[in-house]
Amino acid sequence: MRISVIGCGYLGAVHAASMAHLGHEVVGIDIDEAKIASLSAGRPPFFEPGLPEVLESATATGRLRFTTDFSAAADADVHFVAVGTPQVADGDAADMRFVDAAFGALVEHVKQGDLIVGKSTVPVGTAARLAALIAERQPGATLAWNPEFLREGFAVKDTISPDRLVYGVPEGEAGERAARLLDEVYASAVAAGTPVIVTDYATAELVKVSANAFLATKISFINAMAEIAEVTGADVTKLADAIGHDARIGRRFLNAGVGFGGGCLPKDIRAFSARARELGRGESVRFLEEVDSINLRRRTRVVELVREAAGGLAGVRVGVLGLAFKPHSDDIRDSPALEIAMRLAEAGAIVRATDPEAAENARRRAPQVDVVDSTEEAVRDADVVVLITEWPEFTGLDPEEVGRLVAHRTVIDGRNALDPAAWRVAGWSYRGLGR
Ligand SMILES: NC(=O)C1=CN([C@@H]2O[C@H](COP(=O)(O)OP(=O)(O)OC[C@H]3O[C@@H](n4cnc5c(N)ncnc54)[C@H](O)[C@@H]3O)[C@@H](O)[C@H]2O)C=CC1
Ligand SMILES: O=C(O)[C@H]1O[C@H](OP(=O)(O)OP(=O)(O)OC[C@H]2O[C@@H](n3ccc(=O)[nH]c3=O)[C@H](O)[C@@H]2O)[C@H](O)[C@@H](O)[C@@H]1O
Repeated sequence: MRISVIGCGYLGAVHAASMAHLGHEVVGIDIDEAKIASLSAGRPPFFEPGLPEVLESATATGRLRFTTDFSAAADADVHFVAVGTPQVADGDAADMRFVDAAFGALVEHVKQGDLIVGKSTVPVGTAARLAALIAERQPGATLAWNPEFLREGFAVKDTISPDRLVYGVPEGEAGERAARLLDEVYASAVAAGTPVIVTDYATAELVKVSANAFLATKISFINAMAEIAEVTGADVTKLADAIGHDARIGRRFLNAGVGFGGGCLPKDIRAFSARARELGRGESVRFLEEVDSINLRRRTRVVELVREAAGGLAGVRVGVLGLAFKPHSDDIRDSPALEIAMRLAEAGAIVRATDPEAAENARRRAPQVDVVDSTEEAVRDADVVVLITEWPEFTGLDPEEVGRLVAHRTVIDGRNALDPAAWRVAGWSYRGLGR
């Protein structure tokens, strides 16, 4: 099929390359010239495992190209919109300027019979509003909403082999045709038996935000238990193992630590709350405000643990391991690690931080943090070592070797990812979160 993908960020670039990999003819369109130049040269503008390979192989087939010229969309029949929906600067809501601009520009180039597919995570009601715009400007085109559930770090795999597909479509003939076209786009996943849920716009939009709200709630639930464990001497990781054996609960997403960050979970629960308030249903999701507070308190807790361990922060040397919001990503959007590093530096600590992939992004965003290129440099002469992003490079460190580099053997494990016994045997004072 001939596909256009509008917005080539973490979601769109992976979607465009993966669709071309699956045999479609794809043009990726973005307003960011540097990003398009990089993608056109076969270089991913961000770190994502597996993306360089699909980008290279798909580009070599001639089926994948990138441009800033929206008129290139005219050659495609199915158009995915994957632009950003960040939090507005002065509130909780999603900033819809990028979606509105992208739809406004795209609709000029779509023709009779085309299918426009929203992928961005949007407040419920957006698709109905945009469908009205399309009906006015190009009545022969149809809108579908097809939310995306990929995880950064596994984005290519999740795109090629999703665990479910959700199509929000209009009623009647147009909706049936839209679902058939999407089945063709995702033919390999459909043939592999991937569950397909065909529904209305509002349900499709809500599936996406409620999935992220549930995941965020699960993480904050275990972090709330960590807070109780901290005052009772209980061990939250053992607790998570024990409740996780109940298949109704499950162990996944019960890792207590500094909590969730990234370009999605935090802003999505806030945007959901804002939209629920607009709909007069604020109380239905008021618990998400608590989920957010629990999550943010964990960042403060790590700063306090460093202060306690070192007897203050001014002049204390802190080696911070990790800057990305999670391992296998260079994404520092709302990263707990970067925020903690910045707060420690602002409180007068001498912070040296490192990350295998996010160092460059962190340097640009937080010049007040001394971002270094190796673990050795980060921990050398440190009074306290803080692990915040559980990259294998960090969790696999030998406590004896690291111990020879630091000034004091004090470690704070912000992800409960180290083996406390091994570090204690090597003479470290070990503190986890909730254990
Ligand atoms: N990153 C992820 O793992 C996932 C993201 N999402 C959702 O997908 C959407 C995009 O997220 P990301 O890719 O992470 O954001 P991003 O910020 O990495 O990418 C957004 C891209 O859209 C481009 N853009 C902005 N305005 C444009 C316009 N008018 N025309 C063309 N391009 C334009 C930007 O230049 C940027 O390259 C968001 O709604 C997000 O919530 C959903 C699932 C997973
Ligand atoms: O809408 C999105 O953009 C995506 O958001 C999340 O994906 P992602 O943000 O890539 O990362 P996750 O693996 O979900 O982790 C999110 C955050 O939660 C934290 N986390 C995760 C699991 C856990 O047990 N504990 C925990 O603190 C991670 O460290 C990370 O900061 C969802 O998992 C995806 O399904 C969704 O598509």
